[in-house]
Amino acid sequence: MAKMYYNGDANAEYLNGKKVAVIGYGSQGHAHSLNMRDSGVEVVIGLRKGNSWNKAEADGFAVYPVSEAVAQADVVMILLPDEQQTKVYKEEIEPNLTNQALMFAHGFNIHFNQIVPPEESDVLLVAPKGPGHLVRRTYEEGAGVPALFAVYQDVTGEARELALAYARAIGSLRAGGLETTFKEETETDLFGEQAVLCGGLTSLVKAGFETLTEAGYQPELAYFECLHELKLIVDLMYEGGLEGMRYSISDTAQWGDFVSGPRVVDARVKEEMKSILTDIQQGKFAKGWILENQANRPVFNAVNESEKQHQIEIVGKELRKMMPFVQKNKQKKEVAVSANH
Ligand SMILES: NC(=O)C1=CN([C@@H]2O[C@H](COP(=O)(O)OP(=O)(O)OC[C@H]3O[C@@H](n4cnc5c(N)ncnc54)[C@H](OP(=O)(O)O)[C@@H]3O)[C@@H](O)[C@H]2O)C=CC1
Ligand SMILES: CC[C@](O)(C(C)=O)C(=O)O
Ligand SMILES: [Mg+2]
Ligand SMILES: [Mg+2]
Repeated sequence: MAKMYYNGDANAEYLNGKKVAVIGYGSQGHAHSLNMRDSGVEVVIGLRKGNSWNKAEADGFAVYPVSEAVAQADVVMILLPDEQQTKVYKEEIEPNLTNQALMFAHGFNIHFNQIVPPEESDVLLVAPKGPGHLVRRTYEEGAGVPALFAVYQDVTGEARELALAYARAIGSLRAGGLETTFKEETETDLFGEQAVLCGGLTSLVKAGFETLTEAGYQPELAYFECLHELKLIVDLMYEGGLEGMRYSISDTAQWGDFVSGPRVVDARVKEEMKSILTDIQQGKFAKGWILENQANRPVFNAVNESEKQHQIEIVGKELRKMMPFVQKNKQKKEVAVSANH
């Protein structure tokens, strides 16, 4: 088994007396900033004026334009959207770099050569294996989201220790840290989100929902069966793996799992997964995403709009209104955001 790193393997002193500039205050940015502050680290935020700026200020942070945040920091964590990083880096970060450590939560821009860091900077990565809002929520609950860490450039000889101290400060070493490379993190993260966690899953859920509704079953029932219950099943997998989940389901369901699961995700699906991985490894996916952004996202925006109109979304919105316990965390976030406007 690979070596896993936990709190005891990290030395928090590598962040002592250092100022961390977190650039961006979105999903990952707010979570890293709040968790680090609660762990005793000095954090400033770099942003442009707008919603995130207001939110970070309301959360009690000192907020600066990106260039000013970078200039005063010892460590710069770039938590901007991947597709925006190159431009902001060239215009506002690079001109203000002296010898700050440069950090990422995803290796995309370094691995695909969109950002070429200066030779004087340590360059490292701490990539939580979970959405930012859960990085914050689990930290507050005394737990954490596991993280990958990697060193791309080690000028000071302390980059690896800094990565571990950072991963500890955001709560990830409560769950486990795993050492990797920028290449491995980038390729596996892209593959996971496309084939399984996001792309594979949303397509599976929609196909199940459509199969039932097209056969004349009630959409509300199809929503409960194919989307709502998914969390309950996945929670069991999160707690106890496949076996833990199968312990709780009926033997009828488990038999159906064994005989029908491989009919849904068959050899052709796995071939397609391999092809997706090849596109990622060869840079084809990255090139397409960069071009899509250069063209102002025509496909992204069109698909995004049509997805919002899918019947599963319409019916789900209504059903969730009647389940305040499901909305709990979302409401908290919305209240917090609207309070800042
Ligand atoms: N989402 C996740 O859970 C995960 C993300 N990552 C990685 O973390 C990084 C950040 O992603 P994510 O948290 O999703 O990003 P978000 O889209 O949630 O947040 C981006 C933040 O950057 C700010 N921003 C955008 N453009 C600019 C700009 N030009 N100048 C200054 N600030 C700007 C936004 O502020 P504004 O309100 O002004 O737009 C916002 O605060 C990415 O590298 C991603 O791959 C890694 C693991 C999981
Ligand atoms: C699964 C999507 C993710 O990779 C993540 C939350 O880890 C992302 O890029 O948002
Ligand atoms: Mg990920
Ligand atoms: Mg990702």
